[in-house]
Amino acid sequence: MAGTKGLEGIVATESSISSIIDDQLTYVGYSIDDLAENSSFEEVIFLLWNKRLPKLDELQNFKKDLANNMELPKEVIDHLKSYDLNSVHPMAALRTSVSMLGLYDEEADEMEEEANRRKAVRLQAKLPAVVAAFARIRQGDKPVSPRKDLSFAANFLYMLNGKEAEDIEVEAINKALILHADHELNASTFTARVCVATLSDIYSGITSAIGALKGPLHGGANERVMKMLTEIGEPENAIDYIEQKLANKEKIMGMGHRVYRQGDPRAKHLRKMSEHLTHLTGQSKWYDMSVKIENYMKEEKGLPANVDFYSASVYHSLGIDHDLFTPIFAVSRVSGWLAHILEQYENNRLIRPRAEYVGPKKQVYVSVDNR
Ligand SMILES: CC(=O)SCCNC(=O)CCNC(=O)[C@H](O)C(C)(C)COP(=O)(O)OP(=O)(O)OC[C@H]1O[C@@H](n2cnc3c(N)ncnc32)[C@H](O)[C@@H]1OP(=O)(O)O
Ligand SMILES: O=C([O-])CC(=O)C(=O)O
Repeated sequence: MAGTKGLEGIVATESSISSIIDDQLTYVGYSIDDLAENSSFEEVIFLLWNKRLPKLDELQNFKKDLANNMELPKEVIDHLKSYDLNSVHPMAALRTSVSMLGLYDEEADEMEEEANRRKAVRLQAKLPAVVAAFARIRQGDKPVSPRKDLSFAANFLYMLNGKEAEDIEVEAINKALILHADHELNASTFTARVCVATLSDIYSGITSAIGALKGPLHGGANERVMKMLTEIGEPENAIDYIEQKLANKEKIMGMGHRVYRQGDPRAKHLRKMSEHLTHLTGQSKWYDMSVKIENYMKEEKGLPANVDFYSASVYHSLGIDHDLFTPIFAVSRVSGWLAHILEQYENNRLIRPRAEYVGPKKQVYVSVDNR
């Protein structure tokens, strides 16, 4: 029984949600490029959960359904207020809040498909509200209730900033949410599927997925990209900094990918957004620095930028706190996790691989007094 470290190349399930073939990403067969340019995040969620695009009335109803379910239980807000706000990372707050939301959902342990779909709407709707409420509470502001007339992306920015966002900001967040929505069997999605394949509930699945996304080798990389750019400071310092990191055998955040070899098809959209938004806000040095790093890593190491690389300068140019970057990833990716959880329940079998035992064998037990 030979092991494959990190399960590289192992096909662990069938799925008809998203695919990566020849470095191209599709959601239910629709190119990510078309969706990023033309769609809304709500339409993409509907697509992932129903495996078809909505008709106009279905989309309108779905949008309403999401907006109607964004309000948080008072207990969750009170709980957020009780944290040590200087030390708690918003991903930890989100993980705990999602678990807590399960306590206030009467259908939490209901396993019928319709109940799971209702919970999916509630979870999708409430994640942005948790992220925004946490961000506001820690800066001493009151959480802002969602508005029923705003799109998902606009509502998130409204709840975060306490005022209506500019169109260009809404467009940027809408596109970023679309680009992060699903990605085949990435680590957090696999985590969610493993969890619910025990027939555990949907809140447990999403809570565990948030834990997996938080790590720096996965979604947590976007916050670290901005930390790196900040340390570099100016574009002319970029190459020396990167060479030093590589000489110390440190990884460059936002670079490389387990599946993509030529490049991540989402990065070009984020690169374009970064160029546009950083120029518009007079912060083009973040874009210039990022391009230098990307080119160097591609030429010298054969490692292309991944989705986390340019999302950092995009969110920074929108004035978003750096530790909210990964929570925003979760606000998007919860749509994919939920799609995969629904698909897993539909045709479930416990996920339980084997480990190749490499430890000592045939040991003789000696009682504690004689060791
Ligand atoms: C949304 C997402 O999750 S996208 C990924 C976000 N994560 C990051 O950006 C973190 C930085 N990147 C990485 O750590 C990796 O590229 C991963 C985790 C994304 C993929 O990793 P794996 O497929 O497991 O590749 P692995 O880590 O084994 O690396 C293979 C080789 O490339 C090198 N390498 C891979 N990524 C990087 C990097 N970002 N910087 C420097 N070297 C790298 C490794 O050091 C290793 O070199 P070696 O063979 O000489 O030891
Ligand atoms: O697929 C992966 O391994 C990581 C990734 O890019 C994602 O989750 O979007």
